Amino acid sequence: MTISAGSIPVTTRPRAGDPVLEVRGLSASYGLGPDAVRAVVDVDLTLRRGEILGIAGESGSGKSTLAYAITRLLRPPGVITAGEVVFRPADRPGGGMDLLSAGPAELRAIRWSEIAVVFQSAMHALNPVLTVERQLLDVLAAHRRSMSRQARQARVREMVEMVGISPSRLKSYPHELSGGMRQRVMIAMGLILEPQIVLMDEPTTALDVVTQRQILQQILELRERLGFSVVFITHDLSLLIEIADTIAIMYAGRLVERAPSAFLFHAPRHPYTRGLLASFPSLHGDREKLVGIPGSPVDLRHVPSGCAFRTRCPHEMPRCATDRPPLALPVGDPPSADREVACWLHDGRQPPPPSLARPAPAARPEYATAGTSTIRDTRAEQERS
Ligand SMILES: Nc1ncnc2c1ncn2[C@@H]1O[C@H](COP(=O)(O)OP(=O)(O)OP(=O)(O)O)[C@@H](O)[C@H]1O
Repeated sequence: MTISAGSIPVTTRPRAGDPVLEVRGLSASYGLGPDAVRAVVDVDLTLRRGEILGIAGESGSGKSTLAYAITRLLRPPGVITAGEVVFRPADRPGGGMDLLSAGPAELRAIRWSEIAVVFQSAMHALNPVLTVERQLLDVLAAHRRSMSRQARQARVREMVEMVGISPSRLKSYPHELSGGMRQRVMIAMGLILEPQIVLMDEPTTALDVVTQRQILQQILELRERLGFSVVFITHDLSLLIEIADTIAIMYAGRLVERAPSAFLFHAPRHPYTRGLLASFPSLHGDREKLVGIPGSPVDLRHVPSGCAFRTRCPHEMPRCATDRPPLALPVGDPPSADREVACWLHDGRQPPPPSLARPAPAARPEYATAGTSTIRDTRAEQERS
């Protein structure tokens, strides 16, 4: 006998850790032909249920284009040139829907309801002439037609409280709220339909550090209560290390490293990741010299042959100019590490430099929705060890 919980039979209910979004071979450009800006090239990513997947990289590395391409919100001259983005709804385990070939009606049905987006500029995303309450009620009115008026109002109150806003502010217009509150409203709007996936592109970048941390803490707590998965995009790798389960690093439109957050922080394998890690100051302990990354990001119209990072890399070898390294498990790491790097230093032909061969922590963390509701302070951990 199958016991049923909600509308999904228990025996077939998806579990934390099952894939909810699979990106395969995704490429997107601005313009076409030889002068096209190839902003996203052949990206493969899997987002799992309950997971926070962070995507980091310098400005111009293609992070936002990736977010817009995944959600089919890319506007001309942006074009998706290849790939698949398969969404696996909770009520169709094993089944999937390719968002890139979905029609407008199918996309409308899942956007916001199943896949929500929270972008950086809340001021521009909110309607300045409508109260916060009206805007949240409108989302419910558009997507939850069967809900009664009272139920919608109750849901709006519950949601704003959940993101840390007093319901007394519901009658406010966006300009009457602080930047942090507007961003919380955007998060409430993203979550009010209880989507399975929330895509966040620099959602807290414009905020001061204290507000940023409060909002991040709230996202973690809400994830634990509501069980959604997050793609979190930022140039701030230090922030991702505190909240993400898995981190993918982008350089010149491609992924160059992907690893569980703690592995990436304690034992980076790509020279670019190491450079990014050395670019932010330690919050604790003595001041350290910030090493950073020499040179500037490449022009995406003229990406160097072979490895795009080689022109800034302290470990360049002759092969790097001719052959592009594929994303692969670094030789020396166990498959259970579930990590990949695109760098010839890790193909086993030569020992990698010690700075890129540090042993990873003993075990990779679970894709848990439990026990991770506090922002991790990995920097303090490292300094203690
Ligand atoms: N509308 C556009 N037309 C032409 N090129 C664009 C357009 N939008 C972005 N680009 C280019 O695409 C590349 C990737 O930009 P994207 O915004 O995706 O990077 P990003 O990593 O999100 O950077 P940031 O953190 O600054 O937003 C950049 O070289 C950028 O100049």
